[in-house]
Order: sequence, then C-alpha cells, then structure tokens
Amino acid sequence: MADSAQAQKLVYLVTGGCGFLGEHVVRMLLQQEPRLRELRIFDLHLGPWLEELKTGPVQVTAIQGDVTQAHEVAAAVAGAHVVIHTAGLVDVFGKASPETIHEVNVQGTKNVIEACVQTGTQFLVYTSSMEVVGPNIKGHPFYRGNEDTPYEAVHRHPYPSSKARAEQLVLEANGRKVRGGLPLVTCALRPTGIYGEGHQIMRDIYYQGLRLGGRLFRAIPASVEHGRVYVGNVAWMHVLVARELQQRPALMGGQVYFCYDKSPYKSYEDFNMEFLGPCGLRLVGTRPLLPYWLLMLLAALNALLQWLLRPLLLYAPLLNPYTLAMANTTFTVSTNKAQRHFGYEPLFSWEESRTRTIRWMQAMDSSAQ
Ligand SMILES: NC(=O)C1=CN([C@@H]2O[C@H](COP(=O)(O)OP(=O)(O)OC[C@H]3O[C@@H](n4cnc5c(N)ncnc54)[C@H](O)[C@@H]3O)[C@@H](O)[C@H]2O)C=CC1
Ligand SMILES: CC(C)CCC[C@@H](C)[C@H]1CC[C@H]2[C@@H]3[C@H](O)CC4=CC(=O)CC[C@]4(C)[C@H]3CC[C@]12C
Repeated sequence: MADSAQAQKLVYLVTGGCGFLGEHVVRMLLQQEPRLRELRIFDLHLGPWLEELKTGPVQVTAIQGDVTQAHEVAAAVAGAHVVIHTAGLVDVFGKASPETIHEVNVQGTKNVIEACVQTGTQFLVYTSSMEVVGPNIKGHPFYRGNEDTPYEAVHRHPYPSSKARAEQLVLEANGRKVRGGLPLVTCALRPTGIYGEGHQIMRDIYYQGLRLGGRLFRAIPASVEHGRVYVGNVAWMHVLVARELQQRPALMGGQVYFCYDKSPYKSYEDFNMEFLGPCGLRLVGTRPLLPYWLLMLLAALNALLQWLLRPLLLYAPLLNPYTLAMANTTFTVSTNKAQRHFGYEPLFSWEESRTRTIRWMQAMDSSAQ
C-alpha cells in the first residue's frame, strides 16, 4: 500500500482531453500509467463522462479552459510533470475562419510551451498530424514513407499550415530551460487519419449512407491508398511516449514519430467499408461513378456555395476541393521508428480495432432508432 502510494506521484495534463482522441488518451492513461497521482483534463467543453472517472484512485481534475488564453493555460500547467497537448481545431470543411484555426492551433501551442517554461514543466508531447507532411498541394503521392522520407511539404490550407507551424514551435522548444533550470524535453506524434469509437466523420458518412438508402457511391479509385490508425493505438502511443520521454530525453527529445499500427492500406472509402459494411451499408461501383473533373467541379461549387451562403448559414459539406485532394492522393506510412526509440507495439490488433469500431457503430445505430 505504502509502495503504491509512493509510486503514484506524477501529475499529467491532457489538453483537449474531451475530444475524440483526448478521451481515449485520458482513459488509456488511467489504465496504463500506474505512476499517476493526478490527471488534469483541460478542454473548452467538458464532457459529462468525466464524472465517472472521479471515483477512481487517481485524482481527476476537470478544467474548463481555452488554450488561446495564456493565463488559463499557465494555471492548468503549473505543477504538472507532463503535458500532452492534443487540443486543436480540426477543421478542413471551412467551418472556422483561418484566423481562428491559427489562433487555436498555433497561439494555443505557443501558450502551452510558454506555460511549461514559466512553471517548470519538463515534458511536453504534442499531437501533430500526418498533414504537416502532406499530401502537398501538388498532389504528390507519399507511398509507405517514414519520418526521413524526402517530401516537398507545401501547404495552403489553414489546418495543415497551422499544424506544421505548431509542430515546428514544439520541436524548437526542445532544450529550452524551464523554471528551475532543467531542459524542456518535447516530441511530436503524427497520426495518419484516426478512426475508432467516437469518430465524428465516420458517423456523418454512416448517416449520409442511411439517407441514400443504405448506399454510398464510390468517388475515389480503389488504388489510392490512405493511411489510417486506430484511436486506441494512437492513445497508447501517447501514453508510452510520455513515459519514455522521461527515461530517454537525449534520444527522444525534439523527435517526430508517425502513429501507425496494423490497419490495412486501402483507399479512404474501402477502409470505411470495413465498418460500414457490417452495419448494412454498400459501396456502389468498383470504379468511381463520376469522372474526376466532375467531382472537382462539384467540390468547387460547394466552395462557392459556402462562400455565398456564409452570411445566412454555415454550409460545410464533406466534399470540397481540399478534402477531395486529400482523399484522392496516396499517403501511407511504413515505419518502425516508434518501436526502435521507445518500444512501441500496437496494443490493439487490426481485428480488435475493427471489431471495437463496428461494435460502436452498431450501438450508435440502435440508439438512433
Ligand atoms: N482526427 C484525426 O484524424 C486526426 C487528428 N489529429 C490531431 O489530434 C488532435 C485531436 O483531434 P480530434 O480528437 O480528432 O479532434 P476533436 O475536435 O475531437 O478534439 C479536439 C479537442 O480540443 C478541444 N479544443 C478545441 N479548441 C480548444 C481551445 N481553444 N481550448 C481548449 N480546448 C480546445 C475541443 O473542445 C476538443 O475536445 C488534434 O490536435 C488534431 O489536429 C491528428 C491527426 C489525425
Ligand atoms: C468522397 C469525398 C471526396 C470523401 C471525403 C473524405 C474526406 C472528408 C476525408 C479524406 C481524408 C480525410 C483527412 C485525413 O484522414 C487526414 C486528416 C488528418 C488530420 O489531422 C485531421 C483530419 C484529416 C484532415 C482527415 C479529414 C477528413 C478527410 C479529408
């Protein structure tokens, strides 16, 4: 008893802890980090599910706050040993302005870094994205690449630009002296497209399929591969990287790691069908039903409509020029850097990841009826 009390000494802070990934990170930390004494969850919107966590042995502190407010961030960070910064504005549909995306993703990250420096927090893990690399605006494929694969990363869209700038800030901060004189140790994780329980886009596509009579129509050639990774494995990677960063700062500080697991390489639509199929949806067509030029036209039309309607309502469909380019450009990762640097192995097999996601979708299905 005394031993476990002594071992439980660390304070972790998860920003964005109530988001899709953040919730999985929070739950994973509670399951897999025995040295936790206190877990602080900082988010703009706190979820009601946090209440059930407050009865366990770890002190769970929910903090409603905004990463763009430096004083709120500093207050939450003070006294934490490790910060896992997942909070971000994930918007590729034009819901938020470029300024707001920059404010949350870049200024928010600056505030987290400065809070670590001012308050003496030594370890910072940043949730970056594959998008800091690509696909680039030229549509160059990134085929089974790793962290060292040369690729021309050129962005025009506010989301990838903001993630790339924030990642750069985090990596440059590695080695800065924090209060008390110790060096800040930082690293960045770059998930590919995350899927799993709670994935909003998968939910949207499922309901879209239901509205279309249980059918989805193939838009992208099956040969275009899109990297995907299960949310439980991304969460596990965050827990492990945060732990091992404390043991191997010289090796891991300032490094980037793609998030990967055993999920198969498929097109975006074929991959989604692994879950939507067992829920009764069908993907119509072995080839795209519409020619690509027509899809581009529709995407451009959606962008125009969004702009025209903006004063009246928010029109933000899945298809726009950016999402079309994303879905239509091969981007897949093949690396073992995380395994080499900090012993990462996926916690969930592909079969388990698939089963868990299907079970979640089926539960959603019955609760909707
Ligand atoms: N969903 C995906 O496929 C991928 C996501 N990522 C990154 O993972 C992180 C988490 O993404 P998701 O869980 O998918 O998104 P999400 O939108 O579900 O979660 C983000 C969380 O951050 C919070 N947040 C937003 N603005 C905030 C602010 N100003 N102050 C405090 N909290 C704020 C939100 O309330 C939300 O709970 C993001 O940084 C994102 O860029 C990276 C690669 C892929
Ligand atoms: C038939 C349409 C063209 C299909 C549209 C699919 C798109 C909505 C999605 C295709 C690729 C997705 C993105 C990708 O997985 C990488 C991402 C990384 C992130 O950091 C955030 C999410 C996302 C941008 C993801 C968003 C949806 C797609 C664009």
